[in-house]
Amino acid sequence: MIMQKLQESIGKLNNPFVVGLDTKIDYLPHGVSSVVEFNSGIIDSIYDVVAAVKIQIAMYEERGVEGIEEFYRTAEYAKGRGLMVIADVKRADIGDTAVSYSKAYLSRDCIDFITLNPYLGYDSLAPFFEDSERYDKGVFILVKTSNKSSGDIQNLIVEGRPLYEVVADKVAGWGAVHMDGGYSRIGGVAGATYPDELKRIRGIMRYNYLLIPGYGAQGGTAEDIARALDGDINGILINSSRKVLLAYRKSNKDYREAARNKVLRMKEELRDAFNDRVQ
Ligand SMILES: O=c1ccn([C@@H]2O[C@H](COP(=O)(O)O)[C@@H](O)[C@H]2O)c(=O)[nH]1
Repeated sequence: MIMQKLQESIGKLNNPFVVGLDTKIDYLPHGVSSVVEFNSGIIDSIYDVVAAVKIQIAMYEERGVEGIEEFYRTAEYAKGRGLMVIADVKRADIGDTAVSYSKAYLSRDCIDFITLNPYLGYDSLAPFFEDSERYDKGVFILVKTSNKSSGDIQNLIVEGRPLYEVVADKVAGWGAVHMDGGYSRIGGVAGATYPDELKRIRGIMRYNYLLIPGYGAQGGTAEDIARALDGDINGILINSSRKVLLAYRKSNKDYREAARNKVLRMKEELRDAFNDRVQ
């Protein structure tokens, strides 16, 4: 079952980091001729130290049919290497359309998790919840995003509380009927760039995995995350994309070696930050 598998993989590797394969053409180093070649090289260099990769579909959609093919070839390659795959697609729509979106991603063997946008409410998400059971998959719903303007909407006060807390409550409630072992198939997204909000969200969403982007390139740190979570490293995935993919530009190493070194360094940073917080 998917959530048990995720927990076991993270536990075995002792590493909640997820590498984001948000590959743009101008990221390719000299001598690498395609996105799939680049991604395969990154995957080969990190498949034994992380449990999952997150593939951001925007970087593939931007290049049309060829890009979409590369998205799926990347996902299949990662699965072949034993990694779990998160497709960062941020979908949801009116119910009937959501049925198609859901099938498009959750029925595919090469995708384990997708991201969803809660703005349209329960009926826009229900088809994904049903399919998560049908296909043994999971979803992460945006709760508090890492970007600068996320507070424009997500921090508005609704019935005395910031909206992201209301969303966290809803996601926790929806997730309660989709448990797989100790965790729900329905998780949340909460940015590392807002540690106070992350702390409150963790307090509300105890049985939901939190996918935490914003580490590294957007300024979130291991200390921020450890502080927000009171030193409890369970039930989280931390994404880093550009810092890993472009690590080679800050070293004189091959891009694969530089990416692996970066991931191992991030893991150390996290271990230090969390150990400092453990009483
Ligand atoms: O709140 C959110 C939700 C999603 N993302 C995505 O995560 C990665 C972050 O990339 P970095 O290069 O590590 O900054 C990217 O795919 C975003 O679309 C996010 O950043 N914040």
